Amino acid sequence: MTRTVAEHLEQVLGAIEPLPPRPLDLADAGGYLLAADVTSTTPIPLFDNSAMDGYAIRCVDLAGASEDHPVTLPVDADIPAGAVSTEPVAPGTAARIMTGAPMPAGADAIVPVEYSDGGTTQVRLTLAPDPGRHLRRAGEDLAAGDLVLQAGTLLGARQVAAAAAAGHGSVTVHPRPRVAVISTGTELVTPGTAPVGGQIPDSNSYLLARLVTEAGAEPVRIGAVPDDEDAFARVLAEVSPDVDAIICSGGVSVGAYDVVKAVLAPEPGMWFGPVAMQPGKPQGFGRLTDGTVVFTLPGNPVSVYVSFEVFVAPALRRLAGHPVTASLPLVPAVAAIGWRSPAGREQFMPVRVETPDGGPRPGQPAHLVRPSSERGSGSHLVGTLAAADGLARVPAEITEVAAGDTVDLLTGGHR
Ligand SMILES: Nc1nc2c(c(=O)[nH]1)N[C@H]1C(S)=C(S)[C@@H](COP(=O)(O)OP(=O)(O)OC[C@H]3O[C@@H](n4cnc5c(N)ncnc54)[C@H](O)[C@@H]3O)O[C@H]1N2
Ligand code: MOO
Repeated sequence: MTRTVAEHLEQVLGAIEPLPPRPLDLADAGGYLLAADVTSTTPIPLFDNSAMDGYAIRCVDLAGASEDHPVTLPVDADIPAGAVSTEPVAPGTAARIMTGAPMPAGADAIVPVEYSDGGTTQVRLTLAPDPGRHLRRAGEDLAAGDLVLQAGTLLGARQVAAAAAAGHGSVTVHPRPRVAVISTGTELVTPGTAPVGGQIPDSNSYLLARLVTEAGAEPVRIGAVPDDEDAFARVLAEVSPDVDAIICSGGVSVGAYDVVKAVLAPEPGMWFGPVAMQPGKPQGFGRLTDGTVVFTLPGNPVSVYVSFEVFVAPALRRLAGHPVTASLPLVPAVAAIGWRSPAGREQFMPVRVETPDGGPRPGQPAHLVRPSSERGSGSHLVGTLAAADGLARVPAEITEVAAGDTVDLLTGGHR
């Protein structure tokens, strides 16, 4: 039975659960999605400390001090960062202190070294600070127990720094899905080697591996497997224990050598059938008995790209713990020229995205789209696919898009 795009996407997303969260060393956590709230184990700063290199003093001892009326105090202690003064600063004395060093008891302000003669046994001070001056108070950034990072936060440099300061050596993250990419086709050769006869370069495994990376998952590019059922079955059995998902291209239509369908159709967890879209009509999706998620995409390269953006990217993002809805993130755009679309199939036209001359007009979509190939949405047009910035979606019931019509633009799937 033919599915609509919306029906297939719903089936795919309905079958996907986020991977179980796991702890990860903070040093490796950048780029991961946080799976559990992070709260501070301590106040930040941990203790009252000096914001300046200078002298910890009692303000009453420096009342009225200035350039013209310096006050000289004995220096009874020296407190570098990392050290703790055991003796309180006694009335009428100063302690030399460095930035970040714990504030000694008794003192209530810091005089920066610039307002002194830099003395180490006694010091001449030319400033009368207010109490609390140049002090960084314990907990003034965050209190112990405060929320530092919320579950769902993407961990970047600032976030891992905050988790570290809050006392965490590891955080709980959603693992990145490991995704095997398998091209099938006896005609395929490694790019860069000279094709002979009916051979062509395998572009799909490169396309898919990069799309997997761009979707935030880890690709395991297996490369091309010939149209041989035993060979394909062997590769599947080898890779499936090691990955969360497998994406195959090719071998799913009605040809005599469609090995992917031949091997996987008997699997109870797999579905194969047409989806009313162009490109990308023959689709397969499901799970192997060991739970590995499998996408079998049609072999034509533009079909692979479209299928990935429409079905696989949202699924990988859900596996990776992102909140994903079953509606594609489409924005309105204006068609720069007209084109045709097949009856009864939702079309995904690779397009270049342009800005209208003179900039966007008020109330009008900000983007102008133009098919990236003069040959339109042909599923074999992998060369001109490089010029595309996104996909223009045309509903199944529309057969003709005219210049100036509004279409839906999909840029980068769910990313
Ligand atoms: N009689 C019919 N023939 C076809 C139908 C149909 O309904 N009836 N559907 C067509 C559509 S639509 C598509 S899409 C393709 C899908 O076919 P397969 O998934 O079986 O893919 P293949 O036949 O293996 O390959 C199709 C095409 O793509 C090239 N290809 C395959 N893999 C790669 C790769 N890794 N890198 C670059 N190019 C690749 C392959 O050489 C073929 O040209 O079926 C139509 N036929
Ligand atoms: O559905 Mo196929 O992907 O149109 O060429």
